[in-house]
Amino acid sequence: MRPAARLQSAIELLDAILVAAKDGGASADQLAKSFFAERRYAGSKDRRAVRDLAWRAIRRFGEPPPSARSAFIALADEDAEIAALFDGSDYGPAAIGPQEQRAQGGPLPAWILPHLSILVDDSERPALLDRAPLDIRVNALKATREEVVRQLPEAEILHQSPYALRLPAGFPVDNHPLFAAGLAEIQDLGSQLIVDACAAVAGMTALDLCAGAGGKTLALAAAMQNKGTLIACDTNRNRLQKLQPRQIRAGVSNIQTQLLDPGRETDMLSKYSGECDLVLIDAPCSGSGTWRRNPETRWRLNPQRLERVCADQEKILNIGAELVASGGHLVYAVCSILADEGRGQVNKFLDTHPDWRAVDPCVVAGRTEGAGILLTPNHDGSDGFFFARLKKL
Ligand SMILES: C[S@@+](CC[C@H](N)C(=O)[O-])C[C@H]1O[C@@H](n2cnc3c(N)ncnc32)[C@H](O)[C@@H]1O
Repeated sequence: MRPAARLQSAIELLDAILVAAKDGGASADQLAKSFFAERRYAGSKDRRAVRDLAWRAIRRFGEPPPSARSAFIALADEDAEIAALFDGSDYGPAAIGPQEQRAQGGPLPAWILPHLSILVDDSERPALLDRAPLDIRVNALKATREEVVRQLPEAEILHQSPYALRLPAGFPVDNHPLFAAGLAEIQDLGSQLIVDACAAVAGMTALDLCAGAGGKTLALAAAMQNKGTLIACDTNRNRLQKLQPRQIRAGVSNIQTQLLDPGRETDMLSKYSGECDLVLIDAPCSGSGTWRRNPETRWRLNPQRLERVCADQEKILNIGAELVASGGHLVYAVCSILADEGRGQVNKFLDTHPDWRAVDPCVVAGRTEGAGILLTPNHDGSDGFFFARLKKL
């Protein structure tokens, strides 16, 4: 494909991404996959170029542009190489007209700025949309970090967390024997630090209330050396089902899964009420801490959705708190850099629950934010997370 044709394809792909973001359709990654599946003539270099162009436009505009063409025309104003591709040639985009609309605004949605944590100042913002590295967690049930490093010499040891390694971006982990054999899992440093804050130990009763596909559950099982009771719950059947093959591969044997009906969580978990030494709540959230991985999710977020997500978090936090035994702990986490979902949520909980205290999560990363810790891509090299370790007195 000629460069102008690649730009025209990127415009078409971005239009599909815009429609899906508006209608709650497929993710940008999924759309890119089906887009290229329908265009077999595009070679691997073409695909990479088209995708890079589309993602450049997604990263550039925090709010959905009026159209893909308006986004690329605005980019053309900033970059002569892109401007030159609007040449009106066959398969390329039409030349830019004198009055054509330009997308406006910066890389972060304007409405979200007052919601950002106070620690996320101007200097922090570019890293929110940088390319994310590839972090892995060594599965302590099957290997030591040193053994894995011997097999992956390109891995960098991340000293903030005991099993964390960083691989060069794009490192081919799919089908790599280490991963197929369950010696390591892909997991961002921030997620590993949240599990460290849980301070899970062998023999305890722990419950992962929002387990999803079990990324953190598996890390908890390893910290518990496969001993004790570990309950993985979620309201999403598809996600929870993915845990089964993962735990077999990881050699984990102490996880029980429980699918929850939304609205009936407390009833369904009544047998664990006041019984758990540890409850982890990796709550559903805006995902603003993972914009660098999924930048188009900025276009799916709006003030009403943020409000709904915060209401869910408050509800789930109260459900989880009921399950903790006296003297036990709850770790609340969100992959978000918004104060409403992190500091604000925990402050509200502590104000209304006098029998709870925030305690030091004892991790060597992040910065104190209210009663918890904030991790950011710029400061910590991880995804953005807020987490707090709370103790029931
Ligand atoms: C941030 S994700 C969890 C990610 C997972 N812990 C991991 O490490 O991969 C949040 C999860 O909360 C689940 N969820 C939403 N509402 C819930 C509820 N009321 N009770 C339990 N889980 C819920 C969602 O289905 C989603 O899987």
